[in-house]
Amino acid sequence: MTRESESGLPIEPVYGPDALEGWDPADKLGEPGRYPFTRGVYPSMYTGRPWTMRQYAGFGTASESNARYKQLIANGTMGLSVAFDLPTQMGHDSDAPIAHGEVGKVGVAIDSIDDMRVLFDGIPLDKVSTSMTINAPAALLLLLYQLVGEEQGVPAGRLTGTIQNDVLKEYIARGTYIFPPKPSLRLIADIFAYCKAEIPKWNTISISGYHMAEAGASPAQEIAFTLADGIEYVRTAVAAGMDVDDFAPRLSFFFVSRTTILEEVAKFRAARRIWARVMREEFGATDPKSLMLRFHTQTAGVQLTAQQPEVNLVRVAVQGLAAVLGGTQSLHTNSFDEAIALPTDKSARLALRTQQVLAYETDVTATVDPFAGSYVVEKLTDDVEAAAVELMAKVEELGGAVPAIEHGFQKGEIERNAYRIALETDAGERVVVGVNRFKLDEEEPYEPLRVDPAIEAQQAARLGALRAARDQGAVDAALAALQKAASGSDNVLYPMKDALRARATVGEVCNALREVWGTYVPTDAF
Ligand SMILES: CC(C)(COP(=O)(O)OP(=O)(O)OC[C@H]1O[C@@H](n2cnc3c(N)ncnc32)[C@H](O)[C@@H]1OP(=O)(O)O)[C@@H](O)C(=O)NCCC(=O)NCCSC(=O)CCC(=O)O
Repeated sequence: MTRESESGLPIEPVYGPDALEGWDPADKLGEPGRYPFTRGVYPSMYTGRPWTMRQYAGFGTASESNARYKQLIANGTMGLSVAFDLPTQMGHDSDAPIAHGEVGKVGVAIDSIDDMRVLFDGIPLDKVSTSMTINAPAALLLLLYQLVGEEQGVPAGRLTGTIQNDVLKEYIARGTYIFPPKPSLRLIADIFAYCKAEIPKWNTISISGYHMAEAGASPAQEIAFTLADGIEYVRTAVAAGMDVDDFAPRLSFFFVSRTTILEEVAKFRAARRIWARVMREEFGATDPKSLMLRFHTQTAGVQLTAQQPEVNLVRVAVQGLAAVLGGTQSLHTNSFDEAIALPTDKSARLALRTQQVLAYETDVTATVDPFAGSYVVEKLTDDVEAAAVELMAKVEELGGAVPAIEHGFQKGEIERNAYRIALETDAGERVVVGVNRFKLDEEEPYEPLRVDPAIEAQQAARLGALRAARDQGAVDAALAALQKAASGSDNVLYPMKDALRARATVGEVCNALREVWGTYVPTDAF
């Protein structure tokens, strides 16, 4: 019986040479590390260097998160990945009324340079690469990172890392936007230009399909809408006067990895091929680095279950394997208890150990792109590519990613797919082990990690002390200079850095920009 893949594509019970009739490996695959990069972005891939094991973490105060990072480093993590709490992600201080109840919950609370200094205390910023999942206020957190680097004596040229900085997918699936699309895109172009001049090794954006997938997007939708967002960013920067090869080498991507290994591997390979073609043919990029789709992967949080949570260890191992077989550059493996709460020390360690087993106990790192030439994976790669290209054409018909967002197109498509998955799960057609099949009569008790609610008051006290001790006149002048740049066309990052150095808070800087740029109110509703 022919099965349907997650993107609704056929998967035949048996494949043979006829599946690849007319298929030319020179055209479809090329060499690893060469156009169209189907086989991976580096010639040697993991035979030269394993992927970066980068575990997303952060909760409570800066000092608690700093302790967790040190533990992860001691356990063998290769890069840091900072989770910020919702007030920080929305550009509010911990003592703002709207922040109440959320301080330190889903990530670390960062209000000012004082917190950022504590977050990286004892972590040499020239030795570690750091990803920060921050979008609307991405410029602020990047500048705070640079300022802490300066305090540590690390020149900006040696800083390596990534800011997520992908506001378009916030409108589509994740929700932590602040400003309307136009100023948001202008801010992103300012960041590209600033990084080119000041922090050249920084990955300026992580164009993300992960959150769309978590919201219900199929693999084809995930890559189509993500690449369409990528195209919008490239157009914005080119329109702002940048040469494509000046910023494209520092664009990066972020996808999910599901338990459906075959289609996921096909998806990663298809995404690389589409991006290389678009960059070369549509934008005329010539630097090979501009054509390379480098990506981070996180295992699918939405596939974790609160029931029989240890089963998630198995799911995560399968999902992590799919990411590696698909050639990811960097990987986060979820902890088994994340459907219940933030991971404990032990579950976070087990998640990292899962990657270490994949990297050092299996043989999948011994050869590049092990699925190349597989009838089914090559056929699926072509099919996912075709499905994604078709969806990208629909986005173009609507005028590109931003007008499509304003039409509610991507969100609507994703929600329809999410609904289909929910119906199939409820009907038992889609098996979820421990949830609709193979259930226990009684679940075993589990004691999750809990964030101390007293953190909110502690952060408020720190903010009070900061405001009392700083030179308010300097802060006001710096914020006024920032507003002036925001109303004109000067790069806002330079006055923003002065404000943050003068100990303006994340909330104050974002409020100053809100006054100039306004805030985004979505036009569509579910
Ligand atoms: C580009 C990536 C994807 C990966 O960067 P990395 O530094 O880890 O890896 P890399 O660039 O591939 O490799 C590092 C260096 O080694 C080199 N290198 C690597 N492999 C090589 C090989 N085989 N041969 C030769 N050189 C090689 C590279 O060229 C590079 O050097 P050069 O630089 O000198 O070339 C970056 O953007 C990244 O780390 N992203 C992580 C994003 C993230 O963690 N997000 C979490 C989101 S969590 C979330 O959003 C979900 C929940 C929520 O909603 O909040």
